[in-house]
Amino acid sequence: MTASIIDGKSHAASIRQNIATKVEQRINQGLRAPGLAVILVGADPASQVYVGNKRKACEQVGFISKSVDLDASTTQSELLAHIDALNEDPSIDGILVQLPLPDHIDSSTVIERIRPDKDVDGFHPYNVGRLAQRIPVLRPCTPLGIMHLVQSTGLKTQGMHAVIVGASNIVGRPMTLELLLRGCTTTTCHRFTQDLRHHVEQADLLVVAVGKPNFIPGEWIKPGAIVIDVGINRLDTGKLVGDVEFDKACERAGHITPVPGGVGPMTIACLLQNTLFACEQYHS
Ligand SMILES: NC(=O)C1=CN([C@@H]2O[C@H](COP(=O)(O)OP(=O)(O)OC[C@H]3O[C@@H](n4cnc5c(N)ncnc54)[C@H](OP(=O)(O)O)[C@@H]3O)[C@@H](O)[C@H]2O)C=CC1
Ligand SMILES: Nc1nc(=O)c2c([nH]1)NC[C@@H]1CN(c3ccc(C(=O)N[C@@H](CCC(=O)O)C(=O)O)cc3)C=[N+]21
Ligand SMILES: [Mg+2]
Repeated sequence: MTASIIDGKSHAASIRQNIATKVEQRINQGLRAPGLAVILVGADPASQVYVGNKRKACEQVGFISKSVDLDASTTQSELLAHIDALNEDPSIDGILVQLPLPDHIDSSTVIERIRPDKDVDGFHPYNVGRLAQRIPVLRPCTPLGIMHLVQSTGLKTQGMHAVIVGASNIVGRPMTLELLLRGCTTTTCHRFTQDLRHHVEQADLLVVAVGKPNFIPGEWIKPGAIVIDVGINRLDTGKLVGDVEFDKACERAGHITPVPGGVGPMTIACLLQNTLFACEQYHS
């Protein structure tokens, strides 16, 4: 068997096209364009690439993109003051603070300061709580993008055993909630999990978000499984790879996402989707 490749790049392009059309309709009706503010603290090269991609995507769909680039030495209270101003700014529908933040800043405090109706990352405890109680509003972008990709396989998720490797606030934990919401039986693995292989081998649907190249050997994949590789790892050669041993996994999986061109572009498309949602549902 050879897996069919889930083309995240083309799914993301069609979501973006849809959003661009809706923005155009708003403008024709005399409404304002949605606005997204992206805050970057410091100059981490990987963060600069992601933030650049987000800003570019915004402009492509006709959003107003506001960039707030702060020095690495910015204090927590200075950062909070920027968030307060954006919370009050009527031209801004979404606020994203790129993570990770420098060590002297507490990211929970910062995330909680963003008004929940502008939290387009879906990281605020209000939005996470809504998702946990099966009444989601703004949903974390990476898990949301993955749900679109899973749906694109046409397979029924109800009753599937979904195994999520990684339990971070930004990917693994909300991913488990999304899959539970869709009728999967879920197992979440993390650094204290014993016998990871045993769990992975049971997965009808496997999501891996750890951040280590070749962390999941291809031979662990259950034949026919859906494999979603969230990891982004840049090798010394400059090559970008995921967390799953891709070539071997392809021989067993039914469907698999590539890196690059899988989950990453969907994360950005869903950020735009959330910003349009916040604009239409909360700020119009
Ligand atoms: N494509 C995209 O859109 C996105 C990609 N990413 C990428 O995904 C990867 C993960 O990101 P993120 O969730 O932010 O990372 P974190 O470092 O925040 O989380 C990693 C998770 O992996 C778990 N883990 C670490 N070692 C092991 C182990 N030996 N066995 C099992 N679990 C382990 C950790 O467990 P514990 O909780 O116990 O510490 C933690 O839950 C990164 O490569 C990141 O770049 C991230 C966001 C979006
Ligand atoms: N507040 C916050 N929100 C986030 O959503 C967030 C964050 N902080 N911090 C970092 C992670 C990581 N992340 C990615 C988004 C897109 C790609 C992406 O576009 N990837 C391309 C390749 C990009 C490249 O070439 O490096 C792809 O997979 O095809 C990757 C990673 C969002 N994150
Ligand atoms: Mg991370």
